[in-house]
Amino acid sequence: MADTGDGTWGHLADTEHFGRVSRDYIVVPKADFDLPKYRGSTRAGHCMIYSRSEEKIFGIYTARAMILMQLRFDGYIGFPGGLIHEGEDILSGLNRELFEEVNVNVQKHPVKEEHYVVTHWCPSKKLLLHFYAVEIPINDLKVIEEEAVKAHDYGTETLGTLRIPLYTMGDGYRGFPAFLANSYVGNSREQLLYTLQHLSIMSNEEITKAVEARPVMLSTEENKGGVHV
Ligand SMILES: O=c1[nH]cnc2c1ncn2[C@H]1C[C@H](O)[C@@H](COP(=O)(O)OP(=O)(O)O)O1
Repeated sequence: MADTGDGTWGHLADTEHFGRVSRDYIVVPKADFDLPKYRGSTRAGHCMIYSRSEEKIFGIYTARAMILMQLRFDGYIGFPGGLIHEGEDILSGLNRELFEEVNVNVQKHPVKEEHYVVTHWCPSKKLLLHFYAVEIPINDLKVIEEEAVKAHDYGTETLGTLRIPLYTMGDGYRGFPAFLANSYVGNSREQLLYTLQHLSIMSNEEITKAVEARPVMLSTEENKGGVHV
């Protein structure tokens, strides 16, 4: 990617500004997609691939679910997916992106309309962000993790899949609250929180507590080393 000197990067110049963090996301009901104000907007589709799991991490913390996100080329965390091409329907575009970015076997695990979760509208970017969640068996999720490094976009657009720690550790911050402190592309952090509640993986109270948690400052003595669990 060549630096064009104008604050953008080569062939990404046309869409690079879409990745910037914005706070103005509005939920759009499905019935409104055809309203004139949304016609002609840029569309994107992203997807949460997950498995429910009662697995104990370190024999202590219940996993709840294994949810895949990815580290992107820009250092942000997001879900697999991307911009829908002109003339492409949302599901075709999203399944294409899942294959390109994470090498998902979309014949076996296609995203379908029944997996739809929510759509947000970003007025400043004239961008409609459609979000889906697909539950798959845990062994299939592990296969996706292994196969993702062979994806077409691995090493350029995507730098690896990651699992979300959904538990909170003894200090009330490490685990999920610390994960939420990362930098997220677009409204992917909001999509994650919305979907956790939507799928009853976490309650509203649990999510609020995690969002409001702050790191605990260790005393100098505690800071000297050792493993803190
Ligand atoms: O996970 C996401 N959730 C919401 N919005 C996202 C997410 N990832 C990217 N975005 C935003 C950023 C851009 O505005 C568009 C499309 O971005 P991207 O996925 O990078 O698109 P391409 O793969 O380049 O087609 O959505």
